[in-house]
Amino acid sequence: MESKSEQNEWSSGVWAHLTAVRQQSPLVQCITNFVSMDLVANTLLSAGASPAMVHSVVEIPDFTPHIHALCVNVGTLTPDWLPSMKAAAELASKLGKPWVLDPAAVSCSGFRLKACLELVKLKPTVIKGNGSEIIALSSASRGHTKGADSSHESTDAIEAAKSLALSSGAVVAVSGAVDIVTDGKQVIGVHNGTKMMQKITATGCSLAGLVAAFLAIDSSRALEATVSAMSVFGIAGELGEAMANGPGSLRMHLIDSLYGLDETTVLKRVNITRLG
Ligand SMILES: Nc1ncnc2c1ncn2[C@@H]1O[C@H](COP(=O)(O)OP(=O)(O)OP(=O)(O)O)[C@@H](O)[C@H]1O
Ligand SMILES: Cc1ncsc1CCO
Ligand SMILES: [Mg+2]
Repeated sequence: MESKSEQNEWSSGVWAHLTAVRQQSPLVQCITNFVSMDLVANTLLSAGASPAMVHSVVEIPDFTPHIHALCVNVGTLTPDWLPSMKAAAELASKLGKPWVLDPAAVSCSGFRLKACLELVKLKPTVIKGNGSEIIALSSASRGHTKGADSSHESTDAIEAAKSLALSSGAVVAVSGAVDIVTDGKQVIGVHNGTKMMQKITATGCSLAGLVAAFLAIDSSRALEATVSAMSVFGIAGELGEAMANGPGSLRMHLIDSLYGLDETTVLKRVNITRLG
C-alpha cells in the first residue's frame, strides 16, 4: 500500500508539472503518423504546450535547434520518412533535447522493426508503447501482430520494459489499463484512465506527445515527468468519459477536460503506486 504522504508527493508533482507546461508552453516537434496528427496537436495545445508537425528532412537543421522536445512516432512509416526521423532524433540527442519514441505497430513488418531498433540506438529519453509494442521491441522480434492495437495487458510487459530500459538507457512507458513507467530499476504504475480511451484512435500517440511536453519542462527527471503526463492524460479521460456518450464525444470531452484541469481535481484523482 502506498502511504498517504507518498501519494500526496506524486499528486503535487503532477500538478507542478502541468503548471510548468502551462506557464512555459514548450515547443514540441512531432514527426507522427497521419492518423494521429490532429489529436496529438490538439492534446498538446489543450495541455498548454505548442505543437509543430514539422516533418521534412530539409527543414530539420533549421527548426529542430529551436524546439524544447521531440516526439517521433512510426505509425504510418514509409522509407522516405525515416531519414527525417533519424535526423531530428540525432540532432535532438546531440543538442541535449529530450525526445520520445513511439514504436507504433512495430510488429507489422521487418522494415518497421528494423527502423525502430535503429531509432532506439539514437538514444530516446523515453520509449512509449503499448504492451505488445514494448514486448516486440524489447525482444527485437515481431511475434503476433494486431497492428496498432495491443494484444497484451500492459502488466504483461513489465519485464520487457525493464530490460528495454536497461539496454537502451531510456525510460520505458507502457500504456494500458495500468500505465507502467520504468527506468529498469524502479517500476511505477499509473492507474488513471478509462477503457473507452482505447476506442479513440491515437490516444496512445497523443500521450507520447504529452510525455514529450512534460519532459521539456523537467528533462532531468524523465521518469517523474513521464508519470505525471500519463496521470494527467488519464484523469482527462476519466473526466471526459463522465460527460461522453461514446468514443466520438469522449474525444471532444477529453480535450476539454485536459484544458480545464484544476488543482483540486488533480490532487483528488492522481492514482500512482510503486510496483517495484
Ligand atoms: N483498459 C484501460 N483502462 C484504463 N485506461 C486505459 C485502458 N486502456 C488504455 N487506457 C488509456 O488509454 C490511453 C492510450 O493507451 P493505449 O494503450 O490504448 O495506447 P495505444 O495502443 O498506443 O493507442 P494508439 O496506438 O491508438 O495511439 C492511455 O492513457 C491509457 O492509460
Ligand atoms: C490506426 C493506426 N494505424 C497506424 S498508426 C494508427 C494510429 C494509432 O496508433
Ligand atoms: Mg500507440
